[in-house]
Amino acid sequence: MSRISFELKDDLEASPSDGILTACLEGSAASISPAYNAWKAEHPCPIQQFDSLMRQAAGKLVTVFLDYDGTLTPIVSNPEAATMSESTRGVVRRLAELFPSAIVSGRSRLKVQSFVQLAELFYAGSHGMDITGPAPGATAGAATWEDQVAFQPAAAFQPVMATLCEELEEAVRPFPGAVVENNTFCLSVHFRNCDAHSFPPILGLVEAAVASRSDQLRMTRGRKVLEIRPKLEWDKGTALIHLLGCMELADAEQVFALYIGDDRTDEDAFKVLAERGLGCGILVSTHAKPTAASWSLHSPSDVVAFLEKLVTWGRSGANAWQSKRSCKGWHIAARPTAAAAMPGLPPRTPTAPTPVARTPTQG
Ligand SMILES: O=P(O)(O)OC[C@H]1O[C@H](O[C@H]2O[C@H](CO)[C@@H](O)[C@H](O)[C@H]2O)[C@H](O)[C@@H](O)[C@@H]1O
Repeated sequence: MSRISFELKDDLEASPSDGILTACLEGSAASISPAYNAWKAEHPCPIQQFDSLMRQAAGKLVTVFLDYDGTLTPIVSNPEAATMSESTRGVVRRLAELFPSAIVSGRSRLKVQSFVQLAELFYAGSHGMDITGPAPGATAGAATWEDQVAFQPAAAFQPVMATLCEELEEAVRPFPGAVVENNTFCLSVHFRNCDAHSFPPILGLVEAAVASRSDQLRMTRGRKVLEIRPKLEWDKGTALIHLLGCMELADAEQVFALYIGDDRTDEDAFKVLAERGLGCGILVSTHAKPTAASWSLHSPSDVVAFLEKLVTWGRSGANAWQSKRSCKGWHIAARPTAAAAMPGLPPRTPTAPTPVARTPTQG
C-alpha cells in the first residue's frame, strides 16, 4: 500500500454520522457491516453494557482519563478551532466532582487547559510530558489555576522544539495547508488541509529533521498529523501511571481506571491499563481497527452520553467507597507512589511540586 493511500485509509474518522449519537445506540448505515459488527462484538459499547462495565469497578475507586481531540471534541480542520462545548464542559465538571479525572493530550498543556477551562482537573499535556494537578490543600470544588503544580520529565527538550518549530515552519511554507503546532515539549506537523500529493514531501521533511537529531528525537503519527517527540520512554501510558501515583491510587486492588481516547497515541494508555489490571480502555472510533481497548464508542457525542451515565451512577451512591473519598477532593501527591517503580522512566526529579504557568484565559 502506498503512503498516500495509507494516510487516506488511516483517516476514516470523518464519518457523515460523526457528532450524532448513532452507531453505539442504534447502528448507522456507515457502520453496519459484518466486519464492523464482529469488531463491535469484541469491543462493545459501554453505554449499552454499562452495568457489565461497572461490575468490574465494584468496591474500587473509579478514575477517569480523557484524551482531548477526537474524544471530547470532534475533529475539525483548524486545530485552533477545536474548542470544547459548554455541555461537554458541564459533564466533565460534574464528573470531576465525583471521580479523580484527568485530561491527557498531545497538545501543549496550556492550550488544552485554555480549551477545557476547569482548574480542578489533572492535566497531562505534550503527550503526558507536562503533568499538573491541584496542589495539596487546594479546596475541592473551588480550585484555581494557581493551585496547579507540575511534573515535566521532558523540560530539557523545550529549546530544541522551539528551534525545530521555526525550521519546520519555514520548510513547509511551500505546501499550502501545512501547519506546524508548537506543543511545548513536542511538535505537530498537520497535513489535513494539504493536497494529497504534498504528503510524501512533508513526511520527508519531518523524517529528515528527526534524523538530523536522532539521538534526541523520534516521530510518531496521529490523525493527519506527524508528531515529533523527545526520545524518552515516556508516553500517555507512563503518564497515566504517573498520574495514578500523583493521585495516590497506584494499587490495582483499589482503583478502576477508565481511559477514553481515539488515536494511536492513546493505545499506550490502553495497553498499560490492560497489562497491569488497573482498568480498561474505551476507543472512540467510527470503524473497526486493531486496539488494546476493550470497549468502544462511536463519536465524541457518545463520549458525552457515556460520561453523563457515569455521573448518574456516581451520584446514585452505587459505589459507597467512592462517595466517602470524593468529598476530600483530589490533589497531586508530593511523592507520587507509582512512577518511581516503573522501568525505563527518567529519574523522578521533583520531590516537591513545582508551580506552573497559568492558563492564557485566566487573565
Ligand atoms: O492527544 P490529543 O488530545 O488527541 O491530541 C492529538 C493531536 O490533536 C490535535 O490534532 C488533531 O485534531 C485537530 C483538531 O480537530 C485536527 O485538525 C488534526 O488533524 C488532528 O490531528 C492537535 O492539533 C495536535 O497537536 C495533537 O497532537
